[in-house]
Amino acid sequence: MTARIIDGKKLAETIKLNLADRINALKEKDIIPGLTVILVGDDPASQVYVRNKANTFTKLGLNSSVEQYPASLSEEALCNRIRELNNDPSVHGILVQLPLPANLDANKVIETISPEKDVDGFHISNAGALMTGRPLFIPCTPYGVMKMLESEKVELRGAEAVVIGASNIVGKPMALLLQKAGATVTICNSKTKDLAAHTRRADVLVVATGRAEMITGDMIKPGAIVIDVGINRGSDGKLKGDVEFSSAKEVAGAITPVPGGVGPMTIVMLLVNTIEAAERKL
Ligand SMILES: Nc1nc(=O)c2c([nH]1)NC[C@@H]1CN(c3ccc(C(=O)N[C@@H](CCC(=O)O)C(=O)O)cc3)C=[N+]21
Repeated sequence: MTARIIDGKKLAETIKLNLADRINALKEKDIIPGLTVILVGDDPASQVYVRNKANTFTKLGLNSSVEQYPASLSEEALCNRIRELNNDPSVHGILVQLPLPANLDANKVIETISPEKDVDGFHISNAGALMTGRPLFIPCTPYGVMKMLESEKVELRGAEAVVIGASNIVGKPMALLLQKAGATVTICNSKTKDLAAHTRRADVLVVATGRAEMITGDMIKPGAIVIDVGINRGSDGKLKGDVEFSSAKEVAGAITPVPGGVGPMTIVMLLVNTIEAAERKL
């Protein structure tokens, strides 16, 4: 049997349609949700994501501006610009594209963003709020994954969930959300001994390692839900997930593709968070 494909692109479109009422209600009060994206340096992959985000926002009638700075920008100048945006009432969300050039302290930069405008949910105060069960903004990628699991009606209570990757932006918040939904969660990392022993127990497997096709079908429990957060661009320019799709789809019960899986969901949850930020100002 071959796995059901979880179509993130389609689900993202459905969620966008359902946001129209909220956007219109804001417009009636003369509020247009606005996001400012800051891009430092000229990483071409980052430029593609930034452009995708901006297009999605403008298509829905939201404001989106992209500020691009050279890699030589000082931390001081960047933080001063963020402070100006913190004080600009037309800006509801501020996103600083990561990774930043090595000379900039990403933690310091993110902590300069007002938590009320931190639509990525990366600020230390928002990370703490999520951890203690009072989230202000849920990080977009794990938030999007939860929406996918919801749309698939995956029973998380009592499920064995395994998250591979323990980053602050995906793995850790993902584990918290799964745990809150009632799953028993294991977080694996690059030092985990016998990774396959863990993955084979997973009813829900979320892979966020940044290592192309490292999870193969033989590591998956038959019928498991497999969520592939990886976006690795091969030398041929093609996108690959962290999961080897061809072998995994023969074993899994349902699986997200790359592209067309988690990526489009991440962008739509950024929309959701920005709209929410604007609604809170009402
Ligand atoms: N502060 C910050 N917040 C982020 O959310 C953030 C970031 N920095 N840095 C980079 C990563 C990466 N990321 C993606 C979002 C959507 C797609 C996406 O839509 N991908 C499409 C394909 C796009 C393509 O073809 O290149 C897909 O998977 O179908 C990919 C990657 C957000 N990130």
